Amino acid sequence: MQCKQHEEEEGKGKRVRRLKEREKQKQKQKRKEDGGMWGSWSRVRCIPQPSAVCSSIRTSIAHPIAQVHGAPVKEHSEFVSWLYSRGEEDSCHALTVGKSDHGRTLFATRPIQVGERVLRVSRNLMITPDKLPAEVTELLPPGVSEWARLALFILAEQHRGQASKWAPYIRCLPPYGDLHSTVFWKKEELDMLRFTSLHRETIQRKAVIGSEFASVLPVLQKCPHIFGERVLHSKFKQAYATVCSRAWGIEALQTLALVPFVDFFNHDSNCRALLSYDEEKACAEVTADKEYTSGDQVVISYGRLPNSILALDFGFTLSCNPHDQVEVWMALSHRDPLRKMKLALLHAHAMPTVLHADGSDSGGNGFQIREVKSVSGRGKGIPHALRAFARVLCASTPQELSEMAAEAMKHDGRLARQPAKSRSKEAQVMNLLLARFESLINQRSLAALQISDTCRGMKQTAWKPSASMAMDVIAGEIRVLRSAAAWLRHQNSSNSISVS
Ligand SMILES: C[S@@+](CC[C@H](N)C(=O)[O-])C[C@H]1O[C@@H](n2cnc3c(N)ncnc32)[C@H](O)[C@@H]1O
Repeated sequence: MQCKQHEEEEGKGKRVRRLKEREKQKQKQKRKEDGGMWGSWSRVRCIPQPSAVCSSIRTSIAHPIAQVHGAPVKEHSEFVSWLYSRGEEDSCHALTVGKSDHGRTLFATRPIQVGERVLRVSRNLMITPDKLPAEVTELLPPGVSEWARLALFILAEQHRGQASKWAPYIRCLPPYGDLHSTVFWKKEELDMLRFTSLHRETIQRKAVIGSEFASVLPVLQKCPHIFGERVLHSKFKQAYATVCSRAWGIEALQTLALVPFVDFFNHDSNCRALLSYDEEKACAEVTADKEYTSGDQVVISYGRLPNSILALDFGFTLSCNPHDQVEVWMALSHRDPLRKMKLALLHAHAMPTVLHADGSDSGGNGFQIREVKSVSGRGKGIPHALRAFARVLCASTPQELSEMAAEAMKHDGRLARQPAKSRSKEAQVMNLLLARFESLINQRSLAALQISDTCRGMKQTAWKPSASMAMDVIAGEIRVLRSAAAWLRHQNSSNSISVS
């Protein structure tokens, strides 16, 4: 059955989800969780279905610019002059743009207190899809996403060059080759991730970019005066990936936006800095979550994002990311004589299964698990839905299934809220999950070994970005799976269930 599960895991890219509505709600909830600290803002993942110009331009700024970390003062002062010219005198008095190991970043020019507002950017300066030239918007077919519209905005302003009202911002966007999102990886690089959900999501994202390009191509061709003579797919993809790595979802305005200056903040997974949108003042604000001394790098959090999302959306990973997660695929066997009944039971209790592209039911689904922080059983363990699915998989008689349905009706309608009454059945469920986790750990350990082998003799700092990112993703998944396996073993030993 595991072999079947593996085959099905590999083919999932071709499938579509059942119960789309429920998925949408789950994504909404997840966004809330991922970006919960952002107040009325949230960092929106690219999930495909997924001015006031001052009369005088000030050339000097109101505070001295500290020369921290070899910060490129010229670039900073140009940028701040531009902000002034756009009426943003009040935007920033404590930060300067500098260079770090991770590209441009912001440094404190003076001590900053907890709760202090460090940045304010007005609605006028934000780039939203409605700022695309009307001529372009009118030509676009329905269904072109906000991501694509912002990508078109970038392309149009790049073509305008110095004449663009956004030129200093557009110049700071990453040049070709500087983005390491997995969508730019070669096939052999992506193969390093073949067992992971990131592999599938990358292929899906590339397909989405391809089809969005096909939708906007006639418009690009009709408007050479706006975009230039020939916009290639590679150029559109670069703009699209740039949007994925920088755009924010503004719930209050129900739109996606690029926010100049906020773009310079690098991400720290331990940071809880607040970015909020003040509807009354119509501006976005960043508030410091801790004290900084002069010269410190000031960071924010892009959300509680696992390495798989960081790699796909932003093109980087963290070596020990506390928000890592792994998708565990579980599926009913085609040889299971109770398959039909089990599917009916799952669907009747809001447990969707994934459909193949041809409409047939895979009988399975992926379950996201996060690192279990406390193996001793306190706090969250593995997701309830995964345990419930395993219970259904292990049922061996129609009567057992009817009992599960009856028990669900007695509680909140969800399956298997309580452990199985029979100890041997509960042990069977736990053993199935443990075996699944262990096989995934082995698979990933082998993949990690292959990566280290390819980079043998090199210091890890000299590895290609794709190799070190793939290693971070896989190591994170192994860590999560090991924590879940340890938690299961602990649960079982405290319930005196024998586990193999
Ligand atoms: C919103 S931009 C931040 C500013 C960016 N460093 C720049 O040079 O413009 C996001 C990009 O910064 C880089 N980045 C941000 N935080 C990082 C981190 N903790 N580690 C590595 N790269 C990071 C990634 O390249 C990411 O795509």
